[in-house]
Amino acid sequence: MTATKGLEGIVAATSSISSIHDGVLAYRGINIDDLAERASFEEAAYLLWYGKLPTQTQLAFLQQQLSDFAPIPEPLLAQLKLFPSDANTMAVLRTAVSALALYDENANDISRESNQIKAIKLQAQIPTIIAAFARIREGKEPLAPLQNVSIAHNFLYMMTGEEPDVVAVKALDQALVLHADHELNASTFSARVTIATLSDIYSGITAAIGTLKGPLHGGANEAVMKMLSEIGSLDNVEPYILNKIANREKIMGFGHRVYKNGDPRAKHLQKMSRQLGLLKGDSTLFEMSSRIEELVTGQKGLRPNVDFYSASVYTMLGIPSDLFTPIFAISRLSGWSAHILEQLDDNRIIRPRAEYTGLINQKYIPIDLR
Ligand SMILES: CC(=O)SCCNC(=O)CCNC(=O)[C@H](O)C(C)(C)COP(=O)(O)OP(=O)(O)OC[C@H]1O[C@@H](n2cnc3c(N)ncnc32)[C@H](O)[C@@H]1OP(=O)(O)O
Ligand SMILES: O=C([O-])CC(=O)C(=O)O
Repeated sequence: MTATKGLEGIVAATSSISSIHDGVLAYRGINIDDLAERASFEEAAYLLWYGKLPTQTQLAFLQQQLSDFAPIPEPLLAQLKLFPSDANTMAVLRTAVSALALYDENANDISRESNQIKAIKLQAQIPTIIAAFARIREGKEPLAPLQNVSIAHNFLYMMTGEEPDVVAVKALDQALVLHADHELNASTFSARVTIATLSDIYSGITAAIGTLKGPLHGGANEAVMKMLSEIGSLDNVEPYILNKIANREKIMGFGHRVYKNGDPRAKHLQKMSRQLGLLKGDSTLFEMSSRIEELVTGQKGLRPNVDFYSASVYTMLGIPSDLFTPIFAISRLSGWSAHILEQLDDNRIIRPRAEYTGLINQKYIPIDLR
């Protein structure tokens, strides 16, 4: 038995949700470029869950369900107020999603019907949790979700208390479409491993949130913003990046296990970053990001991934950097839950083997002789 480090190249599941072939990403067979330009996040989520695009009536029904489910239980809201105001936002989300199970009398029902409803509930409640904590930590009262607006609109409203402008809603909505699913990435794998033991959807999503948090995965978007802040100015990009390259340090937002010729989602976020800079009349973050890309691609051959330009996009939308990864979770909840449903449709426990590299034939030494 020989292990493959990081399971590179190992095909560990069959799936009909999203595919990556020759650098092309598709949800249920529809190219991400098409979806990014034309679909709303709610349509993309429907597509991932049900396998086809919704009709007007189906979309309106989903929108109504999302509105109905968006408020979170009062005891959970009370708990959010008890959390330290400087708590890590992904830890808050992980804890809050786990706690949601306590207020759902059907939490342990893993039938398809029950999980499908819970997926929609979680899709509606996660933005409310994040926005509520973002306000509570600033000493503000959380806001009740609006009825019949998109998730992107509602999230921006619940975070700021103001009606968001249409450009901001469109940009966030498109970012949510782009992040919704990505084949067997680490957090989705986590969700599938957890549900495959016949645990429950809350456990699967909690595990996935914990996995997304890491800076080698979803946490990279926040790390990119930290890097941009450290660099501080366009003039400082070159010395900063060249120094990182010389020291063989990781540059966050670059590289990918599956894409070696570029992440197809990055160009959409790059375009959005350019457009938002022009609209705001301040393209500093976009220009710094472009210069970083030029250097890292030129010197290391590494291309930006989905997390790179999302950092400047979210910052230009006025979103604090520690909400970037929670926003990724809002979007990826749709993919995680679709994978949980798919895993349970044809389940087998996921239990690979390890290549043992430790000592063998050791004798037990009694404690007084050690
Ligand atoms: C949504 C997402 O999860 S997208 C990914 C977000 N994560 C990041 O942006 C963090 C930075 N990137 C990375 O750490 C990696 O590229 C990962 C985690 C995304 C992929 O990891 P792997 O598939 O194991 O990397 P891979 O085997 O392709 O790396 C090849 C070489 O490139 C180097 N490399 C890869 N990414 C980077 C980077 N961002 N900066 C510097 N060097 C890098 C590796 O160190 C390795 O060098 P070595 O052969 O000298 O050891
Ligand atoms: O697929 C991966 O390894 C990481 C990624 O890009 C994602 O989860 O969107």
